[in-house]
Amino acid sequence: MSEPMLKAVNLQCERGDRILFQGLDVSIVPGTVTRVEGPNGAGKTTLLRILAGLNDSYSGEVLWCGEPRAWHREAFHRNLLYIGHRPGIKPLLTPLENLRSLTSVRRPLSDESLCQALDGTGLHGYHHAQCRSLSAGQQRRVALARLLVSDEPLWILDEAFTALDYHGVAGLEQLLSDHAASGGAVVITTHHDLDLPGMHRLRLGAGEASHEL
Ligand SMILES: Nc1ncnc2c1ncn2[C@@H]1O[C@H](COP(=O)(O)OP(=O)(O)OP(=O)(O)O)[C@@H](O)[C@H]1O
Repeated sequence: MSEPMLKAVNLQCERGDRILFQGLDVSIVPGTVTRVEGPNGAGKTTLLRILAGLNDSYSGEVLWCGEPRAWHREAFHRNLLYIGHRPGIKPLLTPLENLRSLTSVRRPLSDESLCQALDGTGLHGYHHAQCRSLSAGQQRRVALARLLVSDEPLWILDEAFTALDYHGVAGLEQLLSDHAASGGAVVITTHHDLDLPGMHRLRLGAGEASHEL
């Protein structure tokens, strides 16, 4: 098996007077999809943000390619695509403008490539519409178009399936599988019933699930 690209050792995180997790070890290996599972409030988003280097309210060690991530912060962020649970789309911009602005900091791409990515997420005919006029699922697709132009090996995706229809779900599942098959790694949370062949599972808050609503 390959060496982990991202590893967390003995992670602990508290929120208020509640320990979300402790003694948690995470190993993210190339070629894998890891689903972080748990009930609402278990700490999935918190863990993903810690793994993505966006939250430093934790104790424990995070390693990138076997060395402390703090030594390689720039390389780590260059190799990471993080998409949070909100689509992060600017409502007054079009899908093309949003995708251009989301990708240009790292790697300017031609409009032709960006339009192909939007088409690949089913947004053909919507490239120039203001995003505020798009549905929730279409806005999610704008955010997910980043995956189609990504050259980052590590994807950390929080609730990426939210608002997607049947075909959107199938398309995203295929993208995740293809990314892993080509040597990338995915860490994902979802309340959708994701069950890819060989998928790793990491359960948080076991036994704390509340089914009351
Ligand atoms: N910035 C914060 N300050 C204080 N507490 C927080 C903060 N962010 C999250 N929490 C708390 O941490 C706990 C875990 O939140 P988190 O968003 O990680 O859960 P989750 O497993 O992703 O939940 P969900 O399935 O509902 O998205 C919650 O009880 C939440 O109230």
